[in-house]
Amino acid sequence: MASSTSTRVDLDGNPINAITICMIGAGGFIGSHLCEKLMHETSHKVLALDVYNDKIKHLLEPDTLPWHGRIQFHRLNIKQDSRLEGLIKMADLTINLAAICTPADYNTRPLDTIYSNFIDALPVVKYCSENNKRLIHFSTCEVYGKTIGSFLPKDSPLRQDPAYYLLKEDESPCIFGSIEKQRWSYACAKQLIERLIYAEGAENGMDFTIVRPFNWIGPRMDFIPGIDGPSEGVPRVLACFSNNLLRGEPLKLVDGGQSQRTFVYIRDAIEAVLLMIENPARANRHIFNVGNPNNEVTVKQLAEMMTQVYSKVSGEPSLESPTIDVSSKEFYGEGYDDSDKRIPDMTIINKQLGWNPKTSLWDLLESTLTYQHRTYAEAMKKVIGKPLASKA
Ligand SMILES: NC(=O)c1ccc[n+]([C@@H]2O[C@H](COP(=O)([O-])OP(=O)(O)OC[C@H]3O[C@@H](n4cnc5c(N)ncnc54)[C@H](O)[C@@H]3O)[C@@H](O)[C@H]2O)c1
Ligand SMILES: O=c1ccn([C@@H]2O[C@H](COP(=O)(O)OP(=O)(O)O[C@H]3OC[C@](O)(CO)[C@H]3O)[C@@H](O)[C@H]2O)c(=O)[nH]1
Repeated sequence: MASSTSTRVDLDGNPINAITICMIGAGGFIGSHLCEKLMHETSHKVLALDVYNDKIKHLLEPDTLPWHGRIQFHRLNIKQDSRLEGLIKMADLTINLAAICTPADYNTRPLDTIYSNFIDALPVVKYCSENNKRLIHFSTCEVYGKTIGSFLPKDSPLRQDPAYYLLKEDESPCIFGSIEKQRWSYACAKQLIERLIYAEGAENGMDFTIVRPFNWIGPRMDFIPGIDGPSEGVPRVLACFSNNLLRGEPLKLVDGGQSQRTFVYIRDAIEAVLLMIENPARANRHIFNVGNPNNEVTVKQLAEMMTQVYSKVSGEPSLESPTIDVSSKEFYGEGYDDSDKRIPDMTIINKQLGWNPKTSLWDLLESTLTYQHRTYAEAMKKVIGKPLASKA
């Protein structure tokens, strides 16, 4: 239930006034959690824009929900819809989440990826700037590309020095591969839209905040192929590994699973976004890393941990050989490349918003895989036609 605005204050002790938010891409993974948070804990209104609404249906129906009237769904594609400017004008703040953001698309559909992450975001920036509206734009940790340390010899002691791997918003360079490595089409498009937004701030005074998420994971992320998404689709790693676990098949490690990632629980990350929404004076003109530097693992370690956690929450024994190696060419096709390591520096978000993530990797996997099992195990049983062992 929403608390009254008079009882909620910002980080400087000022009362928070209810605003209207135009949220583009509200029907996706992050959007659905952000809408939930805004409906449950604030009095803000949301104009939710997306081509799909399956992940926010529970917030839209029935009419008796306590937040009825505070969330309005508009089914539209921002590529071609004349309603976009009007909706941005109606709101105090626009949050743009819309994007193609699954790595399997970057090298196989580079044109769609570049259009989605750069061209389609242009009118949103333009309408915000022309109408003096604040914009929170979702970029990505991928704009950092590879670490400086990845170019050092494998046995160089400098690889252990944070100066060679820690990713800082205001210092680190953006290091991408060659043009034929089309993996970087996404990162490059995101980088250019960041630069454009930054320039709108510098030259035209637009109020903006740029968010760089570092592998946010949790319930409702992507889809399970053959259940609620295409059988041949390749979602992000959480859903790929969940799919393998639900099917009782080995988890596929791309190029041995040696790349490193830091994973943050979606609920922790959404707290950071709410702080940005409600503390504009502290968040405007900033770029924020949002991740959990304490949750670093190699992809191989992630697979091993997910196997253990899934066995615990499902009651099913793990396979004797729970993982299998696969080449990136076989898994993603020509033009794939990878970020080696992603540890966010937290100085800026700490200083401006006092935000820190709380949830350990084990705990976030336990709650997420409990959700995956509860949501998909029965449907999967029907698809593969084999009974699953029930929890002892
Ligand atoms: N989840 C993460 O860890 C992560 C990491 C880095 C960056 N990001 C960025 O955060 C944003 C949201 O990511 P997500 O994980 O929620 O992805 P998602 O794919 O679940 O959500 C994106 C939503 O945007 C919608 N959309 C795409 N194109 C659209 C269009 N033309 N018109 C209307 N709606 C459109 C999609 O239907 C989808 O619901 C993206 O910009 C992504 O690049 C996310
Ligand atoms: O079955 C699989 C699937 C993936 N991998 C490897 O896991 C690593 C992480 O993959 P994924 O989560 O799909 O994506 P990335 O972290 O590489 O990129 C995302 O980061 C942020 C974002 O911008 C949006 O979410 C997106 O670009 C990677 O090394 C895969 O190769 C695997 O081994 N097996």
